[in-house]
Amino acid sequence: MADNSRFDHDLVLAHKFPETTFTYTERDAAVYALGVGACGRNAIDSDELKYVYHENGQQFVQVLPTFAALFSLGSLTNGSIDLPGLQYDPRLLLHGQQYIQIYKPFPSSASLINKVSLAGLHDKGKAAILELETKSYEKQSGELLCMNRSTIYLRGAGGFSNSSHPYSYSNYRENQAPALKIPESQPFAVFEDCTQPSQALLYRLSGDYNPLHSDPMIAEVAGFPRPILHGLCSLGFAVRAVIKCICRGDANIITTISGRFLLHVYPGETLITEMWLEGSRVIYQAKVKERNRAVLSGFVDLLRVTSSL
Ligand SMILES: CCCCCCCCCCCCC/C=C/C(=O)SCCNC(=O)CCNC(=O)[C@H](O)C(C)(C)COP(=O)(O)OP(=O)(O)OC[C@H]1O[C@@H](n2cnc3c(N)ncnc32)[C@H](O)[C@@H]1OP(=O)(O)O
Repeated sequence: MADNSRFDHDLVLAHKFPETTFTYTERDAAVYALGVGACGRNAIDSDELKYVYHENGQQFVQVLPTFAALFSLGSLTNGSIDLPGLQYDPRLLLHGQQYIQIYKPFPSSASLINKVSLAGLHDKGKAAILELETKSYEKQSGELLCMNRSTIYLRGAGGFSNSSHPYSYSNYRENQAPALKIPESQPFAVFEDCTQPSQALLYRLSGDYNPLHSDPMIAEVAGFPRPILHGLCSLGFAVRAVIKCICRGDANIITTISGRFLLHVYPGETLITEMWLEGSRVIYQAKVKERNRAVLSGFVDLLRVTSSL
Protein backbone atom coordinates (compact mmCIF):
# COMPACT_ATOMS: atom_id res chain seq x y z
CA MET A 1 0.00 0.00 0.00
CA ALA A 2 1.38 3.40 -0.95
CA ASP A 3 2.14 5.83 1.89
CA ASN A 4 -0.29 8.61 1.13
CA SER A 5 -0.11 10.33 4.52
CA ARG A 6 1.21 13.45 2.76
CA PHE A 7 -1.80 13.53 0.41
CA ASP A 8 -3.85 16.39 1.82
CA HIS A 9 -7.23 16.75 0.07
CA ASP A 10 -8.12 19.97 1.90
CA LEU A 11 -4.89 21.57 0.70
CA VAL A 12 -5.50 20.37 -2.87
CA LEU A 13 -9.05 21.75 -2.79
CA ALA A 14 -7.95 25.10 -1.38
CA HIS A 15 -5.34 25.67 -4.09
CA LYS A 16 -5.86 28.78 -6.22
CA PHE A 17 -4.47 28.26 -9.70
CA PRO A 18 -2.71 31.22 -11.28
CA GLU A 19 -4.09 32.51 -14.57
CA THR A 20 -1.98 31.39 -17.52
CA THR A 21 -1.72 32.57 -21.10
CA PHE A 22 -1.49 30.53 -24.28
CA THR A 23 -0.67 31.98 -27.66
CA TYR A 24 -0.88 29.93 -30.84
CA THR A 25 -0.33 30.56 -34.51
CA GLU A 26 -1.73 28.71 -37.49
CA ARG A 27 1.55 26.80 -37.68
CA ASP A 28 0.73 25.32 -34.22
CA ALA A 29 -2.77 24.42 -35.42
CA ALA A 30 -1.35 22.68 -38.52
CA VAL A 31 1.36 20.78 -36.56
CA TYR A 32 -1.39 19.65 -34.17
CA ALA A 33 -3.61 18.49 -37.06
CA LEU A 34 -0.73 16.40 -38.47
CA GLY A 35 -0.11 15.05 -34.95
CA VAL A 36 -3.65 13.65 -34.77
CA GLY A 37 -3.34 12.10 -38.24
CA ALA A 38 -5.02 14.69 -40.50
CA CYS A 39 -4.06 13.92 -44.13
CA GLY A 40 -2.07 10.91 -42.82
CA ARG A 41 -3.72 8.52 -45.28
CA ASN A 42 -4.25 10.94 -48.10
CA ALA A 43 -2.25 14.17 -48.45
CA ILE A 44 -5.01 15.75 -50.57
CA ASP A 45 -7.94 14.62 -48.41
CA SER A 46 -10.74 17.06 -49.27
CA ASP A 47 -12.07 17.12 -45.67
CA GLU A 48 -8.70 17.61 -44.00
CA LEU A 49 -6.38 19.66 -46.20
CA LYS A 50 -7.90 22.86 -44.78
CA TYR A 51 -6.39 22.03 -41.34
CA VAL A 52 -2.83 21.96 -42.65
CA TYR A 53 -2.79 24.15 -45.78
CA HIS A 54 -4.38 27.31 -47.21
CA GLU A 55 -6.57 25.27 -49.49
CA ASN A 56 -8.48 26.82 -52.43
CA GLY A 57 -7.09 30.27 -51.70
CA GLN A 58 -8.58 30.24 -48.16
CA GLN A 59 -6.81 32.91 -46.11
CA PHE A 60 -6.13 30.89 -42.97
CA VAL A 61 -5.86 27.25 -41.99
CA GLN A 62 -8.83 25.98 -40.01
CA VAL A 63 -8.50 24.63 -36.49
CA LEU A 64 -9.70 21.22 -35.33
CA PRO A 65 -12.03 21.41 -32.30
CA THR A 66 -9.87 18.97 -30.26
CA PHE A 67 -7.05 21.54 -30.46
CA ALA A 68 -8.84 23.06 -27.43
CA ALA A 69 -7.37 20.36 -25.21
CA LEU A 70 -3.89 21.87 -25.63
CA PHE A 71 -4.73 25.28 -24.25
CA SER A 72 -3.71 24.62 -20.64
CA LEU A 73 -0.97 22.04 -21.19
CA GLY A 74 1.65 24.75 -20.56
CA SER A 75 0.77 24.54 -16.83
CA LEU A 76 2.09 20.99 -16.69
CA THR A 77 5.60 20.21 -15.46
CA ASN A 78 7.08 17.67 -17.90
CA GLY A 79 3.57 16.41 -18.57
CA SER A 80 2.62 16.09 -14.88
CA ILE A 81 0.74 18.18 -12.34
CA ASP A 82 2.41 19.81 -9.41
CA LEU A 83 -0.02 20.85 -6.65
CA PRO A 84 0.45 21.48 -2.92
CA GLY A 85 -1.00 18.53 -0.99
CA LEU A 86 -0.98 16.19 -3.98
CA GLN A 87 1.23 13.20 -3.24
CA TYR A 88 1.78 10.81 -6.15
CA ASP A 89 4.37 9.21 -8.41
CA PRO A 90 4.25 11.23 -11.67
CA ARG A 91 5.46 8.19 -13.62
CA LEU A 92 2.18 6.43 -12.80
CA LEU A 93 -0.07 9.25 -14.02
CA LEU A 94 -2.52 8.38 -16.82
CA HIS A 95 -5.01 10.55 -18.59
CA GLY A 96 -8.48 9.20 -17.71
CA GLN A 97 -11.04 11.40 -19.45
CA GLN A 98 -11.42 14.63 -21.40
CA TYR A 99 -14.54 16.77 -21.71
CA ILE A 100 -14.59 19.82 -23.98
CA GLN A 101 -17.32 22.43 -24.50
CA ILE A 102 -16.82 24.70 -27.50
CA TYR A 103 -18.59 28.04 -27.59
CA LYS A 104 -17.31 29.35 -30.93
CA PRO A 105 -15.02 28.07 -33.71
CA PHE A 106 -11.35 28.71 -32.97
CA PRO A 107 -9.53 31.45 -34.86
CA SER A 108 -6.42 30.29 -36.74
CA SER A 109 -4.24 32.22 -34.30
CA ALA A 110 -5.02 33.70 -30.90
CA SER A 111 -3.80 34.73 -27.47
CA LEU A 112 -5.81 33.17 -24.68
CA ILE A 113 -6.16 33.54 -20.94
CA ASN A 114 -6.78 30.29 -19.04
CA LYS A 115 -8.59 30.14 -15.73
CA VAL A 116 -8.00 26.76 -14.08
CA SER A 117 -9.93 25.35 -11.14
CA LEU A 118 -10.34 22.03 -9.40
CA ALA A 119 -13.51 20.25 -10.60
CA GLY A 120 -13.13 17.00 -8.72
CA LEU A 121 -11.03 14.83 -6.45
CA HIS A 122 -11.83 11.21 -5.66
CA ASP A 123 -10.23 8.46 -3.62
CA LYS A 124 -10.62 5.16 -5.51
CA GLY A 125 -8.43 3.14 -3.15
CA LYS A 126 -5.90 1.96 -5.70
CA ALA A 127 -5.89 5.36 -7.43
CA ALA A 128 -6.72 9.00 -6.89
CA ILE A 129 -8.69 10.86 -9.52
CA LEU A 130 -8.12 14.55 -10.07
CA GLU A 131 -10.36 16.66 -12.32
CA LEU A 132 -9.16 20.03 -13.57
CA GLU A 133 -11.33 22.53 -15.37
CA THR A 134 -9.89 25.19 -17.65
CA LYS A 135 -11.90 28.06 -19.12
CA SER A 136 -10.10 29.74 -22.02
CA TYR A 137 -10.90 33.35 -22.94
CA GLU A 138 -9.73 35.28 -25.98
CA LYS A 139 -7.37 37.92 -24.58
CA GLN A 140 -8.45 40.67 -26.94
CA SER A 141 -12.24 40.34 -26.75
CA GLY A 142 -12.54 38.66 -23.36
CA GLU A 143 -14.91 36.15 -24.99
CA LEU A 144 -15.11 32.63 -23.57
CA LEU A 145 -13.90 30.25 -26.30
CA CYS A 146 -14.08 26.84 -24.63
CA MET A 147 -14.02 24.84 -21.44
CA ASN A 148 -11.93 21.72 -20.89
CA ARG A 149 -12.31 19.27 -18.03
CA SER A 150 -9.41 16.85 -17.75
CA THR A 151 -9.59 13.77 -15.54
CA ILE A 152 -6.23 12.53 -14.35
CA TYR A 153 -5.91 8.97 -13.02
CA LEU A 154 -3.10 8.75 -10.45
CA ARG A 155 -2.27 5.08 -10.00
CA GLY A 156 -1.11 4.18 -6.49
CA ALA A 157 -2.19 7.54 -5.02
CA GLY A 158 -5.54 6.46 -3.57
CA GLY A 159 -6.19 5.37 0.01
CA PHE A 160 -5.75 8.89 1.39
CA SER A 161 -9.14 8.90 3.12
CA ASN A 162 -11.25 6.67 5.32
CA SER A 163 -11.84 3.48 3.27
CA SER A 164 -15.42 3.09 4.57
CA HIS A 165 -16.21 6.65 3.34
CA PRO A 166 -13.81 7.29 0.47
CA TYR A 167 -13.33 10.97 -0.26
CA SER A 168 -15.22 12.25 -3.30
CA TYR A 169 -15.71 15.85 -4.42
CA SER A 170 -17.14 17.06 -7.70
CA ASN A 171 -18.47 20.47 -8.77
CA TYR A 172 -20.36 19.54 -11.95
CA ARG A 173 -23.45 17.69 -13.07
CA GLU A 174 -23.38 13.91 -13.61
CA ASN A 175 -24.73 14.20 -17.17
CA GLN A 176 -21.43 15.67 -18.32
CA ALA A 177 -19.54 12.49 -17.48
CA PRO A 178 -18.48 10.35 -20.42
CA ALA A 179 -19.55 7.03 -18.83
CA LEU A 180 -22.16 5.76 -21.30
CA LYS A 181 -23.65 2.63 -22.73
CA ILE A 182 -22.42 1.62 -26.16
CA PRO A 183 -25.47 0.65 -28.29
CA GLU A 184 -25.80 -3.01 -29.22
CA SER A 185 -27.05 -2.15 -32.71
CA GLN A 186 -24.82 -2.02 -35.80
CA PRO A 187 -22.87 1.26 -35.87
CA PHE A 188 -24.12 4.01 -38.20
CA ALA A 189 -20.56 4.52 -39.48
CA VAL A 190 -17.15 2.90 -39.04
CA PHE A 191 -13.80 4.52 -39.84
CA GLU A 192 -10.41 2.83 -39.81
CA ASP A 193 -7.19 4.79 -39.51
CA CYS A 194 -3.57 3.82 -38.81
CA THR A 195 -1.48 5.67 -36.28
CA GLN A 196 2.19 5.84 -37.29
CA PRO A 197 5.01 4.29 -35.21
CA SER A 198 6.29 7.89 -34.82
CA GLN A 199 2.81 9.32 -33.95
CA ALA A 200 3.59 10.17 -30.31
CA LEU A 201 6.91 11.77 -31.28
CA LEU A 202 5.07 14.05 -33.68
CA TYR A 203 2.11 14.70 -31.35
CA ARG A 204 4.35 15.71 -28.39
CA LEU A 205 5.57 18.72 -30.39
CA SER A 206 2.14 20.22 -29.74
CA GLY A 207 3.07 20.64 -26.07
CA ASP A 208 2.64 17.42 -24.09
CA TYR A 209 6.20 16.41 -23.27
CA ASN A 210 5.46 13.63 -20.77
CA PRO A 211 8.31 11.12 -21.39
CA LEU A 212 5.85 8.21 -21.03
CA HIS A 213 5.17 8.78 -24.74
CA SER A 214 8.75 8.91 -25.95
CA ASP A 215 11.18 7.31 -23.49
CA PRO A 216 11.31 3.47 -23.41
CA MET A 217 12.81 3.41 -19.88
CA ILE A 218 10.14 5.69 -18.42
CA ALA A 219 7.44 3.64 -20.18
CA GLU A 220 8.83 0.48 -18.58
CA VAL A 221 8.75 2.02 -15.08
CA ALA A 222 5.13 3.00 -15.79
CA GLY A 223 4.34 -0.65 -16.60
CA PHE A 224 4.39 -0.62 -20.42
CA PRO A 225 6.80 -2.52 -22.71
CA ARG A 226 7.22 0.59 -24.85
CA PRO A 227 6.03 4.22 -24.99
CA ILE A 228 2.28 4.66 -25.34
CA LEU A 229 0.27 7.17 -27.33
CA HIS A 230 -1.07 10.34 -25.70
CA GLY A 231 -4.76 9.90 -24.84
CA LEU A 232 -5.50 13.25 -26.47
CA CYS A 233 -3.90 12.02 -29.69
CA SER A 234 -6.27 9.01 -29.79
CA LEU A 235 -9.14 11.40 -29.04
CA GLY A 236 -8.04 13.56 -31.97
CA PHE A 237 -8.16 10.50 -34.26
CA ALA A 238 -11.63 9.49 -33.07
CA VAL A 239 -13.11 12.99 -33.40
CA ARG A 240 -11.61 13.30 -36.92
CA ALA A 241 -13.53 10.12 -37.76
CA VAL A 242 -16.75 11.75 -36.49
CA ILE A 243 -16.04 14.94 -38.48
CA LYS A 244 -15.48 12.91 -41.63
CA CYS A 245 -18.32 10.40 -41.35
CA ILE A 246 -21.07 12.35 -39.56
CA CYS A 247 -20.25 16.07 -39.86
CA ARG A 248 -19.43 15.69 -43.57
CA GLY A 249 -16.20 17.61 -42.96
CA ASP A 250 -17.84 20.56 -41.13
CA ALA A 251 -16.22 20.59 -37.68
CA ASN A 252 -17.92 23.88 -36.78
CA ILE A 253 -21.12 22.04 -35.86
CA ILE A 254 -19.42 20.35 -32.88
CA THR A 255 -20.39 21.80 -29.48
CA THR A 256 -19.23 19.15 -27.02
CA ILE A 257 -16.63 16.37 -27.03
CA SER A 258 -16.31 13.77 -24.34
CA GLY A 259 -13.97 10.79 -24.13
CA ARG A 260 -12.88 8.19 -21.62
CA PHE A 261 -9.54 6.44 -22.12
CA LEU A 262 -10.24 2.78 -21.46
CA LEU A 263 -6.90 1.25 -22.39
CA HIS A 264 -3.52 2.46 -23.67
CA VAL A 265 -2.72 2.58 -27.40
CA TYR A 266 0.72 1.85 -28.85
CA PRO A 267 1.91 4.16 -31.65
CA GLY A 268 1.61 2.26 -34.93
CA GLU A 269 -1.64 0.51 -34.01
CA THR A 270 -4.79 0.79 -36.12
CA LEU A 271 -7.80 2.57 -34.63
CA ILE A 272 -11.28 1.55 -35.70
CA THR A 273 -13.86 4.14 -34.66
CA GLU A 274 -17.49 2.99 -34.56
CA MET A 275 -20.21 5.67 -34.43
CA TRP A 276 -23.91 5.66 -33.54
CA LEU A 277 -26.30 8.60 -34.00
CA GLU A 278 -28.77 9.37 -31.21
CA GLY A 279 -30.53 12.62 -32.16
CA SER A 280 -27.79 15.22 -32.36
CA ARG A 281 -25.42 13.13 -30.23
CA VAL A 282 -22.80 10.84 -31.77
CA ILE A 283 -21.78 8.02 -29.48
CA TYR A 284 -18.44 6.55 -30.47
CA GLN A 285 -16.06 3.81 -29.47
CA ALA A 286 -12.53 3.33 -30.76
CA LYS A 287 -10.94 -0.11 -30.83
CA VAL A 288 -7.38 -1.17 -31.56
CA LYS A 289 -7.63 -3.55 -34.51
CA GLU A 290 -4.46 -5.53 -33.72
CA ARG A 291 -5.62 -6.41 -30.17
CA ASN A 292 -9.38 -6.17 -30.73
CA ARG A 293 -9.72 -4.09 -27.57
CA ALA A 294 -11.81 -0.96 -26.91
CA VAL A 295 -9.47 1.88 -26.00
CA LEU A 296 -11.68 4.97 -26.00
CA SER A 297 -15.38 5.75 -25.81
CA GLY A 298 -17.47 8.87 -25.51
CA PHE A 299 -19.79 11.23 -27.30
CA VAL A 300 -19.76 14.26 -29.57
CA ASP A 301 -22.73 16.68 -29.52
CA LEU A 302 -23.62 18.54 -32.70
CA LEU A 303 -25.57 21.73 -33.36
CA ARG A 304 -27.48 19.84 -36.04
CA VAL A 305 -27.23 16.67 -38.06
CA THR A 306 -26.55 17.04 -41.77
CA SER A 307 -29.83 16.49 -43.63
CA SER A 308 -28.25 14.02 -46.10
CA LEU A 309 -27.58 11.50 -43.31
C1 LIG B 1 -1.83 22.70 -13.20
C2 LIG B 1 -3.00 22.94 -14.10
C3 LIG B 1 -3.00 22.04 -15.24
C4 LIG B 1 -4.23 22.07 -16.05
C5 LIG B 1 -4.01 21.25 -17.26
C6 LIG B 1 -4.83 20.05 -17.39
C7 LIG B 1 -4.40 19.27 -18.60
C8 LIG B 1 -4.48 17.85 -18.33
C9 LIG B 1 -4.02 16.97 -19.42
C10 LIG B 1 -3.23 15.91 -18.75
C11 LIG B 1 -2.47 15.05 -19.67
C12 LIG B 1 -1.57 14.25 -18.84
C13 LIG B 1 -0.53 13.47 -19.56
C14 LIG B 1 -1.10 12.49 -20.49
C15 LIG B 1 -1.02 11.19 -20.24
C16 LIG B 1 -1.59 10.24 -21.17
O1 LIG B 1 -2.02 10.57 -22.25
S1 LIG B 1 -1.66 8.60 -20.67
C17 LIG B 1 -2.37 7.78 -22.08
C18 LIG B 1 -3.83 7.86 -22.17
N1 LIG B 1 -4.50 7.16 -21.09
C19 LIG B 1 -4.53 5.84 -21.02
O2 LIG B 1 -3.96 5.13 -21.83
C20 LIG B 1 -5.32 5.22 -19.90
C21 LIG B 1 -6.16 4.08 -20.40
N2 LIG B 1 -7.00 3.55 -19.32
C22 LIG B 1 -6.58 2.59 -18.48
O3 LIG B 1 -5.48 2.08 -18.60
C23 LIG B 1 -7.53 2.18 -17.39
O4 LIG B 1 -8.82 2.56 -17.71
C24 LIG B 1 -7.17 2.81 -16.01
C25 LIG B 1 -7.17 4.33 -16.08
C26 LIG B 1 -5.76 2.31 -15.56
C27 LIG B 1 -8.19 2.38 -14.97
O5 LIG B 1 -8.29 0.99 -15.02
P1 LIG B 1 -8.50 0.17 -13.67
O6 LIG B 1 -7.44 0.49 -12.68
O7 LIG B 1 -8.69 -1.24 -14.05
O8 LIG B 1 -9.83 0.83 -13.14
P2 LIG B 1 -11.17 0.16 -12.63
O9 LIG B 1 -10.82 -0.86 -11.59
O10 LIG B 1 -11.99 -0.27 -13.77
O11 LIG B 1 -11.89 1.40 -11.95
C28 LIG B 1 -11.44 1.96 -10.71
C29 LIG B 1 -12.21 3.26 -10.50
O12 LIG B 1 -11.71 4.24 -11.38
C30 LIG B 1 -12.73 4.69 -12.30
N3 LIG B 1 -12.10 4.76 -13.63
C31 LIG B 1 -11.66 3.71 -14.33
N4 LIG B 1 -11.14 4.13 -15.50
C32 LIG B 1 -11.25 5.47 -15.51
C33 LIG B 1 -10.90 6.47 -16.47
N5 LIG B 1 -10.35 6.18 -17.63
N6 LIG B 1 -11.19 7.75 -16.18
C34 LIG B 1 -11.80 8.08 -15.02
N7 LIG B 1 -12.14 7.16 -14.06
C35 LIG B 1 -11.87 5.88 -14.32
C36 LIG B 1 -13.82 3.64 -12.25
O13 LIG B 1 -15.06 4.18 -12.55
C37 LIG B 1 -13.69 3.11 -10.85
O14 LIG B 1 -14.40 3.96 -9.97
P3 LIG B 1 -15.76 3.44 -9.29
O15 LIG B 1 -16.68 3.14 -10.44
O16 LIG B 1 -16.22 4.56 -8.43
O17 LIG B 1 -15.35 2.22 -8.53
